[in-house]
Amino acid sequence: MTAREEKIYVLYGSQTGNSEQLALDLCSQVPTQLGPAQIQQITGTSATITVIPKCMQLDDFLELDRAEWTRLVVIVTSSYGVGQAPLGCYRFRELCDAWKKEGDVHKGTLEGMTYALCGLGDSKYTTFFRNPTVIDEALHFVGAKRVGPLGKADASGPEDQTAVLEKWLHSIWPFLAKVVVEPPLDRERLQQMQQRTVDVCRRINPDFEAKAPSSQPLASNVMIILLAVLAIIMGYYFTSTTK
Ligand SMILES: Cc1cc2nc3c(=O)[nH]c(=O)nc-3n(C[C@H](O)[C@H](O)[C@H](O)COP(=O)(O)O)c2cc1C
Repeated sequence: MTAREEKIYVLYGSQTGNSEQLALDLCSQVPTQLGPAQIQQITGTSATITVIPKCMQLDDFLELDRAEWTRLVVIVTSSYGVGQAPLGCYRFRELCDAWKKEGDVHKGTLEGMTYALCGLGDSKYTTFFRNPTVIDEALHFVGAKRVGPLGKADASGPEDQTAVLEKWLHSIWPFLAKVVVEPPLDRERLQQMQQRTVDVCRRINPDFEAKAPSSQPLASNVMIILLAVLAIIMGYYFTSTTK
């Protein structure tokens, strides 16, 4: 029987907190809804797979340079303004617009990636559901595969928006379970996807700065060594002057 961990990103863009709340709820329910036992029950696998979710804004995810991407992401986002992106989704939306506008050159960029998507909106607006629609179309265009139903939570719909979100959340677990039991994706392939994506972000956004978390431990290690050397020098200085 094999045991392994599967990291997934749960990414959101949210102006007033509704999408963010769903993303947080999803993450907090992973241990009980997508734990090793549930995955075994849903899929019949004998493997012990522990899913580790990480919740963050869509734009922060793009800026995570050299952090390992995952082959499965869950996206929750609303529309704001006039069919525009909400907070935390601006860069991601620009990226999706560029993928669609520039066309064939981007085909296959995210081949091998799987996503689940829940969108929020309000049908009072003529631009109802615009942002989630653009994201869904763009991801499909660059080769990512959506699993599960496209969540569509309408603030002015016949059903309460929160109830729609809960239903979507309840429905998504088997789809996620089926993805995590598939053989893990090649690490090199994930790095390729990330590189091609970040390259586009840099080109369309001159101020785009991919953060480099892998360099932070190095920087802090250097700082610790410098402080230690300084402490030794000062210790030596004080002991020699007090003699
Ligand atoms: C100023 C404003 C503009 C909005 N624009 C749109 C829109 O263009 N299309 C749409 O479907 N919903 C629109 N909405 C509705 C929001 O998407 C909806 O309230 C959603 O639940 C907000 O989720 P969030 O808190 O995650 O941003 C708008 C809401 C506000 C207050």
